[in-house]
Amino acid sequence: MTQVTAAILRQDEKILICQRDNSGSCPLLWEFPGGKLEEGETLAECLVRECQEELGVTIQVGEVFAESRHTYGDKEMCFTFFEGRIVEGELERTVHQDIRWVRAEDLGRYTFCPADVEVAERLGKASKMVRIVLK
Ligand SMILES: Nc1nc2c([nH]c(=O)n2[C@H]2C[C@H](O)[C@@H](COP(=O)(O)OP(=O)(O)OP(=O)(O)O)O2)c(=O)[nH]1
Repeated sequence: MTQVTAAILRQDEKILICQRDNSGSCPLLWEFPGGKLEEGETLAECLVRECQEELGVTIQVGEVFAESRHTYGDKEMCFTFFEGRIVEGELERTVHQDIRWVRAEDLGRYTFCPADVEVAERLGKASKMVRIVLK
């Protein structure tokens, strides 16, 4: 089974989302930065490497936010979403069509890869709950 890691990078109450390019799987859909696990690395190492490659930044990997499984075509994929934050570097767009910082409650405006839909919904709901509690 293919293992994929993805990062929920937060900054100033926003979350970084990335639009895949129009080739490969999930063309033009939005995702959280990350990618496929390579042999010999841990999930956290994979995520640090992918963020460096795709965004030119070093991240600190935090807690697991969610895990999910999804079958794309005939490939079963296992996703681990981690909390994270950028600790070094300036964001650059190298492989994505677009990258954006978005408020959690606005994630619903974007069409995510199927494996991310529930995670994006959960992030949106959590931000609304925080607002209700703070009122
Ligand atoms: N990085 C990332 N990939 C995701 C997310 N959600 C989701 O379904 N995916 C899928 C898209 C890809 O099929 C796979 C990640 O592959 P990748 O980003 O390392 O590599 P890739 O473009 O070469 O993938 P592929 O087209 O060969 O499948 O997981 C997500 O939030 N982040």
